[in-house]
Amino acid sequence: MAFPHHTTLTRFLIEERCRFPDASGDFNALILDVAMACKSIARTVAYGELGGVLGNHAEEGGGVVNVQGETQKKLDVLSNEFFLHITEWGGHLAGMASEEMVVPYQIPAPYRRGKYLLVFDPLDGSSNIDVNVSVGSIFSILRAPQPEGNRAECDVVEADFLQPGTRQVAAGYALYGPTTMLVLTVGSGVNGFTLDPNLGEFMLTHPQLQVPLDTQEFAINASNSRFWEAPVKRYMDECLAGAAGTRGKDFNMRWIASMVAEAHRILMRGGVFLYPRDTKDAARPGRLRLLYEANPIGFIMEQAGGRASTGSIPVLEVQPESLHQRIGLVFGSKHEVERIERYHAEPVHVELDNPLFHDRSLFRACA
Ligand SMILES: O=P(O)(O)OC[C@H]1O[C@](O)(COP(=O)(O)O)[C@@H](O)[C@@H]1O
Ligand SMILES: [Mg+2]
Ligand SMILES: [Mg+2]
Repeated sequence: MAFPHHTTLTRFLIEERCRFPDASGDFNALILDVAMACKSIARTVAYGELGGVLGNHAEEGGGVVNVQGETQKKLDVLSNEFFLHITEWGGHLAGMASEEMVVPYQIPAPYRRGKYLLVFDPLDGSSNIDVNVSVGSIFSILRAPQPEGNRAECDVVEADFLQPGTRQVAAGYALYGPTTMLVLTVGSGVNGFTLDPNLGEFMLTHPQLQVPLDTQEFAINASNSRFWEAPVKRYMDECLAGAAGTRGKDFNMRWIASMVAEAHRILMRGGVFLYPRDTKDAARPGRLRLLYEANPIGFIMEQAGGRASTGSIPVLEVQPESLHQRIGLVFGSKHEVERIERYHAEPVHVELDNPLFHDRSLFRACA
């Protein structure tokens, strides 16, 4: 019988821990619990209609809308439950926050006030569930601040979670695609593990992933183009002009509408993803959520030699203001993201080809 030749996630974590002889083991226990939650979600997703888990979550009186104003899917709710109940025991967590919960989750007694906070999007891309397109889970781990003042000693509050992405101690995602993968950074590069369905173990199959510096592939929801700001319009126009334009090369486009799947493609072969701030809805400065979408994916990109930005500044440097804050996000191949940042920093590009802006234009004549 052949022996499995890949390193398991457990062995990988133990070997990483050897670099920190004082570590208690709490961190590894937490990552293994998160991996267990992801395996449970993978299994549930795989049953699809046979498991009765597709469609919208409904309570008496109709569908349920989450804190984002989005209709919850049954699998959004189930995945959230898996994360909560598989990771809450053991004493490593002080609290959790998720896309599907308005306020932070308190760890039940007797395990309260562990060292870490877990923040997650239990199911990313869940609008794709009913059409059998890849979805995933995204997570971020922060250190729990020590409680201050006269606050109840064990409870976590929203302010505990409002830490910039630079303070993440680990981040990762699971992708429920043709194979289930777990991609993880503990701050020393990015490693990809594939779930062996027979052994039920994540195996290290993609060590030290690197995002190529350059790319000819972008991902953006082009239906929002009329709402884009000038630097994004300029960048996209140049990509679309292809070999005949200033970029001198043709670009390819992909849009899955599962950010986690786009992030994975970009880790594997490069690319740039944009869900920029736009003018569609003044109350929403972007579509994606800072704490459990932008920051963990941003940490992974930076650890793999890519870049993640709001368009203007590194996304990991943003000081969060609220748990469910939205933000413009651009990530992927470093040189493309830097170009987009440069366009944001430069004065607004005047479209000289547009007759309205020419010397003897309509505007000039009326001035
Ligand atoms: O429907 P749109 O505007 O293309 O948005 C797609 C984006 O929304 C998301 O699905 C949001 O995530 P959730 O499914 O967790 O709400 C991203 O994964 C994706 O990039
Ligand atoms: Mg999401
Ligand atoms: Mg989600």
